[in-house]
Amino acid sequence: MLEIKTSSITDEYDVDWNQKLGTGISGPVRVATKRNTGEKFAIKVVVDRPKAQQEVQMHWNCSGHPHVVTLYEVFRNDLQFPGESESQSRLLLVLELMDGGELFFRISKQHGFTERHAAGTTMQIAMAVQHLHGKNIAHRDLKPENLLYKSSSENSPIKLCDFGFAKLDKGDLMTPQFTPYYVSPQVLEAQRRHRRERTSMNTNVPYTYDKSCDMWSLGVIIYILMCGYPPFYSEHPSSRRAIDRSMRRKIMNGTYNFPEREWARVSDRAKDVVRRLLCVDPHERMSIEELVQHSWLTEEAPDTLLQSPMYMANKTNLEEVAALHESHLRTMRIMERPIDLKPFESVVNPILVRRQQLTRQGENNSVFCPPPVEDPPSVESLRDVIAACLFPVEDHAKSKLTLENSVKVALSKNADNPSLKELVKKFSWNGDQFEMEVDFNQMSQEIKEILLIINNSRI
Ligand SMILES: Nc1ncnc2c1ncn2[C@@H]1O[C@H](COP(=O)(O)OP(=O)(O)OP(=O)(O)O)[C@@H](O)[C@H]1O
Repeated sequence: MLEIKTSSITDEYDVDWNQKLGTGISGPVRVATKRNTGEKFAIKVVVDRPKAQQEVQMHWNCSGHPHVVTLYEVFRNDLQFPGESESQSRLLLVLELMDGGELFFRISKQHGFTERHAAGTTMQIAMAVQHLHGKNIAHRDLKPENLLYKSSSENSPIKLCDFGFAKLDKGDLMTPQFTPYYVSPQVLEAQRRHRRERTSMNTNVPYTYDKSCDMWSLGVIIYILMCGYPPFYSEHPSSRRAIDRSMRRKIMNGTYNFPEREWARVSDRAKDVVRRLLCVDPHERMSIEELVQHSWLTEEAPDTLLQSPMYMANKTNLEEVAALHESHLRTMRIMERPIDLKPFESVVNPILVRRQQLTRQGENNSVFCPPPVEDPPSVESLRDVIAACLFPVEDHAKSKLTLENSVKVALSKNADNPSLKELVKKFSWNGDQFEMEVDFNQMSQEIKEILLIINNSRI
């Protein structure tokens, strides 16, 4: 059973508050050294809220598998970061340090990446998913940024992290939660019904989606592993929406193809896996048990060289595809950190550069309290708005009220930032409440954009 320690983490660990391994919605992930062993760990700090408690519990339940990042222990400490008027209870997750980088970044640097390598990588990810699904847990945010290599060594295992959206699957996962490009038709359908219910205020019609969504995401990841670009893309890249109508239609209809140039030499077994995962009807979609028993994974896959690393690493070769949805991807890059989907510019992508910059920032400084670079309340308050958007409760009026309250706080903490004011006004904010229906997903995406701009200006 998970026991959250209430002693100070600094009794046992030296936390380097300046070195950041990566930054997500919940803030930066840091490096810490255990005092009595000298061993290094990753520390994820999250504000102590029900959502964070759920993340910790889900991660704890799944930890201990060779392809899931280990959660060693959790501290609950009151921390006051610079710019905060008072301390706040936070959960500090002591995680296995993953030093080898994210999935597609690593592949972009790999020479001689073959279908056999892709199958091996897929098997590792599939085993992690099998472990979760076996516990009746859906991850709900399967994406390359959440697949990390243990080290830079050739045989390093890949492991799944970030249980921020994981949920016990009771066959009725109510929150429409997704990262665009990895989203399944069920999630879109859930979202559509959800909107309709909100509009009609008819809450009797339930909407559901389940572990099959993880399988869909896996299908998208495998497709990109094989060729370097995503199966679904927008015909109208100028759209500001994360998923515009044309992309939505393609996902709903399962419209994608295997362009000859990259897929001609790919085995039928690999294509069969993709087809059976990107299957619109979840009843027909492969389960994780079926995937791990598929001959593409159980028998040796062909040693055919894949072009995906080249596409991931070389901008020129991606232009043909990227041109189709360039501006859409630009928006996506800002909003969802899709390092997987964009042309990697001369090997390195801007998000990774950003992360490296954050990591390099103040490398020589190692103090515990107060950490010199921490998110100010303005940023925390924006994260609260995103959380209110991403985790609506069933009672629509309550969700709206929660969102409005968090918007009020965010506006007061970001009084010097005109873009937030403009943004909420666009969503019909009248100074006190939203006069019209708010597209929660759209709002969360746009707030993330503001967050990123703030973060960039803090480098
Ligand atoms: N154990 C780890 N070792 C090394 N780096 C890590 C580790 N955990 C997370 N990271 C880095 O930090 C980033 C953010 O972590 P994580 O995804 O857990 O945070 P989050 O706030 O939940 O993010 P998201 O915005 O994706 O929901 C990861 O993409 C990864 O680059």
